[in-house]
Amino acid sequence: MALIAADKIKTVAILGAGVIGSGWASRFLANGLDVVAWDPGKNAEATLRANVANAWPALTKVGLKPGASQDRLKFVATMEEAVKDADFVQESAPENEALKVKMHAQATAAAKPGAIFGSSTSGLLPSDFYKEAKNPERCLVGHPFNPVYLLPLVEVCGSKWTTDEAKQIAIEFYKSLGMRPLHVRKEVPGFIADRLLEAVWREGMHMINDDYCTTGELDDAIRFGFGIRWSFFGMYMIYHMAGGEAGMRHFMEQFGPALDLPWTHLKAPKLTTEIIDKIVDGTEKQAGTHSIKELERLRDDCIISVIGAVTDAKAKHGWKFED
Ligand SMILES: NC(=O)C1=CN([C@@H]2O[C@H](COP(=O)(O)OP(=O)(O)OC[C@H]3O[C@@H](n4cnc5c(N)ncnc54)[C@H](O)[C@@H]3O)[C@@H](O)[C@H]2O)C=CC1
Ligand SMILES: C[N+](C)(C)CC(=O)CC(=O)[O-]
Repeated sequence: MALIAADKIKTVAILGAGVIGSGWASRFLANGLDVVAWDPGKNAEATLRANVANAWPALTKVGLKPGASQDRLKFVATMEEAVKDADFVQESAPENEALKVKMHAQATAAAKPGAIFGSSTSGLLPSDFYKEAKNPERCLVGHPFNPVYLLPLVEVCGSKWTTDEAKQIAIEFYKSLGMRPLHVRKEVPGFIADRLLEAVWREGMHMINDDYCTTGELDDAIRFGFGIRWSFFGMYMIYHMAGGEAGMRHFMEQFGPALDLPWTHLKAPKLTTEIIDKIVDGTEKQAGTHSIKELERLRDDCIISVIGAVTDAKAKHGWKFED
């Protein structure tokens, strides 16, 4: 069966239009594609359209592609209708394996034979939730990062059935949308980025639970320190420099043994009501009176500024943003 090539993808189906589905819809529309969305939730169409409208100023600032329009978003009543004419399908349904197994069995059976399926799952394994899919060789994970319409990273991970051709087409397609696909070569729960993020998230939870700090203090630790330097070099390059002229070799000699202390707890704390309340109260205090939509617009401006500033600074040294 011939797969639909990346440059032939003109219509994309969105299955599940919450935070992530809306983000994908915004990115696809901004790239001049037609989007057909389906979501069984109450007020799903209105929520989706409001989310896309809130993302549009940021996308306009970044630069809309020819043909980009919010009017190219169509909302339909069934999953079958959404996928039937789609050249590519992006699923962003709730993170529930049984639900994804069932919907992919149904959606792949109704889709165009050559259409590729990407799932936004944060960490479920494609060999598990595509097990009842028709033609699982064209199904894979395309795990994005919030906000999907601005952050370039998308982790692409195939199942045991996915062909190299399907992965290559998905990678090319995501690249054509201005994204930076990271090929996850082996199936691993949480893929690469979420496994890392979970470690930070889990350790923060221990520190809040043990009353070492508040959510605001933890966020200060991130945003005034390593959050800034991670945005342009990541962790390993930064630690290479922290080893002085001898680089990572000296860094490992000096700080490697500390891994045995260890500082971290490794296991997540039990999610008690007390810990949930501390985290929720802490973040509500940080957000103050600002609505989520207001915070999203501020976050979007900050991301655009960071990407622009890093791009300019790297260009002065002959580097590209992605170097
Ligand atoms: N929120 C995040 O930060 C990220 C989430 N993801 C992944 O994206 C996927 C969606 O997550 P969110 O958008 O955050 O969730 P969400 O809760 O914001 O949206 C889920 C949407 O799915 C709809 N839905 C409910 N039952 C459904 C069904 N049977 N079929 C299709 N849609 C259905 C709901 O009405 C809702 O609009 C999950 O797999 C999640 O792991 C990936 C990256 C980041
Ligand atoms: C918390 N999360 C696992 C849903 C996060 C992601 O999957 C990616 C992100 O945007 O941080």
